[in-house]
Amino acid sequence: MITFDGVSKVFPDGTVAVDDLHLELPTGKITVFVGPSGCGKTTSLRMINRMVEPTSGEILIDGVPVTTQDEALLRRGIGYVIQHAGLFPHRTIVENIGTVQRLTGVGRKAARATAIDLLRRVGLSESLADKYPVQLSGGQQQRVGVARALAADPPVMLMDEPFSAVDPIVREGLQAEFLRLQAELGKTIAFVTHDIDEAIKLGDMVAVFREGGHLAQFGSPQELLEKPANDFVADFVGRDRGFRSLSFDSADELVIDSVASVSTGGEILVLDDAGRPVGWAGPGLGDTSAPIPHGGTFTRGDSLRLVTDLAISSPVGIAVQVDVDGAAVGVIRHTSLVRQLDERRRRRAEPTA
Ligand SMILES: Nc1ncnc2c1ncn2[C@@H]1O[C@H](COP(=O)(O)OP(=O)(O)OP(=O)(O)O)[C@@H](O)[C@H]1O
Repeated sequence: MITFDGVSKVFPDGTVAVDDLHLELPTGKITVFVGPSGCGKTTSLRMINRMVEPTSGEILIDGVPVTTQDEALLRRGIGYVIQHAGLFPHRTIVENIGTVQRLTGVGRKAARATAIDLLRRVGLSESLADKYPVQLSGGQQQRVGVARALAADPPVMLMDEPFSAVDPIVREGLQAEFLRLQAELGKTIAFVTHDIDEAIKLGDMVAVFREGGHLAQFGSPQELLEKPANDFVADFVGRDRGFRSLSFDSADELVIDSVASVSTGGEILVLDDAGRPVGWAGPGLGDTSAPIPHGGTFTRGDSLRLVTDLAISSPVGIAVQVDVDGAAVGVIRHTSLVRQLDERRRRRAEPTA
């Protein structure tokens, strides 16, 4: 666990970058620092590995104040990934990845073997091993940056806007890869971004900062969406937060109707020989010879957000549930869904005994 115990940073010119920060970053989880530009995210991150020293307060890693540790040793135990990857241009990819290992006395061969294994883990081909950074795309360089930070197998990683310099499609790939890797490695990660969607997607916990280095809220992504602590957070998490919060709950609790029940509304769910939905037909759907595509189905474990989206975008307002083989097993009308979401909201609002 990384603890910020009343940490403040005032720069010599009087700028208060971080103001009395109290925060606990859980071990093995991703904690995202998010907020508008200049609110102290990077300064907070850099105080963990002592690139910036606090003016007051203390940062502890597993109960040990970072100030009691040798700076160089401390940094070797903390992976650091920055925007634009920051690779050494005159070193090859394997040399870049092996930098810290070589510093700690690991031999060239062993460092190379680790580097090649890490290349694969971050989704890159071994054929890039002996190339130079300039020969790689921005997204590939970011992956190498992540591999380099992981090479010494540090328990803690600091990541400062690592994916913000690449285009949105590449970023999505990097985020997915990062989550997959973290599920495997379970590092304690502090991750800075100014993008609230990235924070909600990647964070187990999210610290929302506001101007003047104040902490506006610390909570899970779902808490931020469902219960923003104040107008600043509500505004910052943005619109659709009610809808977005549905992605954190599974639809398994919903009461689903039988497939046969759809015909009571006049629609027909057309199935193929294996019972898989093909589309919709019925009097209200125009004079088409072919069924209208259903636009997607859901299955056990899918989110309330997906089911809601399917129901409201369906040509007949009905979301179809399928089993693992794709055969239709039930349906839910958007009217029933709205009623059930309302009941859920009431249940949640009730004080717990
Ligand atoms: N070395 C410094 N000297 C003086 N002021 C600084 C220094 N470094 C940062 N600051 C100021 O401290 C405040 C917080 O900066 P910081 O970089 O931590 O913010 P940030 O939230 O990470 O911003 P961004 O998202 O733009 O990177 C800003 O007002 C910044 O101008």
